[in-house]
Amino acid sequence: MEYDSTYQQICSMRTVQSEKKGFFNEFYLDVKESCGDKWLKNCFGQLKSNAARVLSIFSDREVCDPVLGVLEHVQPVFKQKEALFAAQRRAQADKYHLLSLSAVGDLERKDLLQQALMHANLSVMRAPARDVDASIDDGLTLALAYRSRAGILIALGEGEAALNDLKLAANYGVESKSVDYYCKMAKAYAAMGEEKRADISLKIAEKLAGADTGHIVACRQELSTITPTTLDPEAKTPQLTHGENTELRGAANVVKLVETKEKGRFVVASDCLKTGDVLLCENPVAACLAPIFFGSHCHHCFKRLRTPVCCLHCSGIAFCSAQCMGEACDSYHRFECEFMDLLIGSGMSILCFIALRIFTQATNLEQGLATANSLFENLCSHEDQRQADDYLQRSLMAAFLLRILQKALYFGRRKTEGVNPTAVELQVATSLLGLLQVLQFNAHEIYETMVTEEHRFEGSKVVFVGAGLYGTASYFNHECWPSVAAYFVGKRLVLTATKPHRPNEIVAVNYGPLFTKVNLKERQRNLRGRYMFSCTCMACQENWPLLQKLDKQVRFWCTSANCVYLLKFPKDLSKDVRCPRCRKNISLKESVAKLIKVEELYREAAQAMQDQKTVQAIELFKEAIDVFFQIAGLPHKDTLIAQQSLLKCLADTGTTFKK
Ligand SMILES: C[S@@+](CC[C@H](N)C(=O)[O-])C[C@H]1O[C@@H](n2cnc3c(N)ncnc32)[C@H](O)[C@@H]1O
Repeated sequence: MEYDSTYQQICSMRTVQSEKKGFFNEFYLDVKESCGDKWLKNCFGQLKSNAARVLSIFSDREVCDPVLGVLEHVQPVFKQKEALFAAQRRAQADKYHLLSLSAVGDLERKDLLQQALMHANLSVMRAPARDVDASIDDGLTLALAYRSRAGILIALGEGEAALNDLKLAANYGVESKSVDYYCKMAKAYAAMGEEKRADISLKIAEKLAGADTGHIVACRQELSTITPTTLDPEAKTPQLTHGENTELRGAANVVKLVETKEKGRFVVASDCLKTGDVLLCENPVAACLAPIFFGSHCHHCFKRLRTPVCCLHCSGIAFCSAQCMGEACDSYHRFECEFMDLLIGSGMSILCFIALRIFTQATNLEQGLATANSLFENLCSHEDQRQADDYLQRSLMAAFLLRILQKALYFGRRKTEGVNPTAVELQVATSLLGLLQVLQFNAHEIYETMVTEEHRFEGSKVVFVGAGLYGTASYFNHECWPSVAAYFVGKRLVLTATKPHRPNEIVAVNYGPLFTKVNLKERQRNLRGRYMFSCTCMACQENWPLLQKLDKQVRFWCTSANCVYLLKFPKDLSKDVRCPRCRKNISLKESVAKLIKVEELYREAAQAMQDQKTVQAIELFKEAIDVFFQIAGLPHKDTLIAQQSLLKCLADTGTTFKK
């Protein structure tokens, strides 16, 4: 396999930054120009450790001036709150809400309420914390925004979301011992189907109202018209087959880790596996949402947002609940908050966000260092194959991320405002550099499935919303046709077998290029460039054709005991065929009969998908694929399609979103 170093360099660069967007690229090119090729190759390129590289860019006279000069200017850049804007949006929201009361027909009412909700969401996002701007709404803009939105949500029948907003409104200063508040509570509970609680809330409202019963009568009338709405059930993670592995966290007890010189460490079956066995359910060590989804997904759990809850300080990100907000803001977000737009504006890749997150989410500096160093020691980083250029770019990114941490007071109040790192800061930059290497080869893209209102499968689309680093999943090697389906429940990665495995057979994921879509040459170039290895999987060894070029041919296993050989479909089924390996005459009649049954099951499974019966389709695919692999081997067009369909069905049990 020829080695294309330029392509490898381009691939590698993209894992750090965008070439087109952001200021980081210019910073890197400026530093590179000022240090010159000679220094880069003969000095920096000769350094043998990350610590030496980091030290070099902060202290070698060839580079340190432009580095320090730029980093000195790092300042907070983030989306600020704006009370006036928030109050105006709330007024708009209230206007649409009011209009909805006199709407003609349900459609118009819903439309007006949706518009009201949109304005209320903006109001929530931009409202400052209590008393930050006392000149507007007496400093209660945020509380009023939540209260307004609660009213709209009640009208939309979204009781739980309304109740959450009411609680937030009270937390942020709205008078909660009022008739209006308890009437709203009663309606929210009623929409949730919680009659008893609705009743109690109404009674409290009655007590507070005293003789003034007008509000209560109206509320009672409204309550009688509310029909509880049921929410779609949330996706659940499946059970691991035979429980959790004691040595590989998050993996099932039916796999193990092995190592060879050519392929490094990789996961194999430790037992016989069946199609559909759940082999891994793992939470990420760290995961980050891609910036383009900051407005549509929860920053913490990646759930799609309907009623965002905001950070009290910035307007750049949103959460699905007060709980997610609390967890994030007590942890990583307190350091990232004021630098979000700067990070985005730098053009750095999502992998750099993850590297930073490993530190910002740690309970303390020592824990951050310990996690980062253990990841660098335990995961593949291809340290020996990197070029000086690549190291320079990553070292500069590490320095930039360190500067963010300095400015975000990650190290507490520093003695000086200067960039020059202290000893412990140098250790952090060194570990960041290690993470930037490890993440390149080990991070997973996180996706959700977008389904249409009409059908769960037709027109469904995979949407990549972020990326994460998974400790155990990082040990799975690639094959150009994977033996597992990878899907997500929130940020949790699930790997399920899409074929049966024999003991010691590799359990392979796919890093991007599938043989069904990308030809051998392109795949090899891609894998060499992006992951620095040459693939020797069966699809590559036998140069399997692309799916569209694959005919209906099938190869059957020789049926004699202990013979492992794939035979072509017999020309004449009534006659025995001679196996070239074991030299025995065998009959393939039974195999052909089983294949006919398999094809029938594939058709039934496809019909179940058509009928949107996901669980039934999964069971049928599992049964059929298991039988297929007993009698025959890949590539077989219908089985490849069945495996792909099984992946779609499994992903449908994970995180989905209705457009
Ligand atoms: C996510 S890691 C997988 C675990 C890795 N083998 C290890 O020892 O840490 C990705 C790296 O594994 C190696 N790798 C993955 N699949 C491979 C394969 N089919 N053959 C050889 N090496 C492979 C490549 O070096 C790749 O960059």
